[in-house]
Amino acid sequence: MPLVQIRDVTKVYPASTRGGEPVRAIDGVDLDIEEGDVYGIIGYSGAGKSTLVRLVNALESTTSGSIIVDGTDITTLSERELRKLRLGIGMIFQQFNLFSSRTVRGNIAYPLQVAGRPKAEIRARVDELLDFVGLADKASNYPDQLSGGQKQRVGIARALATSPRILLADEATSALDPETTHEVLGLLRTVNRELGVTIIVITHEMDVVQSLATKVAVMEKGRVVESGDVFDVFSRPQSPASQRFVSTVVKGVPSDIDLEALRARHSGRFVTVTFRDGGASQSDVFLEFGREGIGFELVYGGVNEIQGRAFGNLTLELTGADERIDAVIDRLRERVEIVEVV
Ligand SMILES: Nc1ncnc2c1ncn2[C@@H]1O[C@H](COP(=O)(O)OP(=O)(O)OP(=O)(O)O)[C@@H](O)[C@H]1O
Repeated sequence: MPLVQIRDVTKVYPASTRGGEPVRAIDGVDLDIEEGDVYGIIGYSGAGKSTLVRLVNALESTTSGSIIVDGTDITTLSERELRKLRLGIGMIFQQFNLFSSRTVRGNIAYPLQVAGRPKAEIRARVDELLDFVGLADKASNYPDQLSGGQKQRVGIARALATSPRILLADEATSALDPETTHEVLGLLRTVNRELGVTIIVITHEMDVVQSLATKVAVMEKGRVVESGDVFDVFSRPQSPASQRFVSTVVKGVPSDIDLEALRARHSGRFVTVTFRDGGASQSDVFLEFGREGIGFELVYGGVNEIQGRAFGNLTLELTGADERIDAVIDRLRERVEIVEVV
């Protein structure tokens, strides 16, 4: 059974002005998150990503539908039961949300103090977490004495204090520079792989999904327009929104502007061939063109590595007799994805 099951969930906020329209922030969302997943939720600003995670840890209540966490429908729980549920769900934020008046140690200890754990246990657990996030030497520092990356490490340690099974990361790297982002994503990967924590990552950056997530859901206007394994969505995006996100990180498919520039230099027909591991190889395809006496030149493209698997989009200029080109394209279609670019 999935660890988190989101079933036909809707969240409507009342109109903010009198006579205004209510806001359908989440509109009939279904999503299954399995234990051990790193699930990326991507969408533009206002798509409903933050609302969706706030529903998962019951910081907001649903308007309709159910959210089943570890077998329990959390939309039916009392406030007391919800407090217990939240101990099993950690959360980290874009702006870190640390207590500025507490030291690093004090910040990490906070959820354990709220849970009423004994002092000695808290001390031992905080020491363990400080080591885990590599901040043992900063235990007595205050947040404003730390870099952004260090603050987020404290955020992660605090979120893990109660040993949650789920970690929600809301734009956790959006305020960090690329190098620090890389480090924090590495730490989150360790959290997932070594501690077995299921992570839900909200982001508007596709490279965060690419480097961290195993599954992805693309949100637009409160709906999930596409979801699945990261490799599948990246190598074969179906919805226009997914195609836009994927094109920000995936090399290979020329934009309209690229095509215009290519046409100025090449007079042949263009096809884009998508290669995936397991399908026809590049040499299979090139041999086929060669056999038919069709000239081919690689004019645009690249090979991408996602989750240790490769796929490539190569755009070729083909020259030769039209009927021969048509026949080869038809034949190749059975073995590889090939689209004529017009
Ligand atoms: N408390 C609220 N009251 C009224 N409307 C809200 C509230 N919270 C969010 N909304 C609206 O719900 C929609 C979804 O917002 P949400 O913050 O979930 O989107 P998001 O995808 O996380 O965007 P961002 O990346 O900008 O945070 C938006 O139209 C937003 O204005």
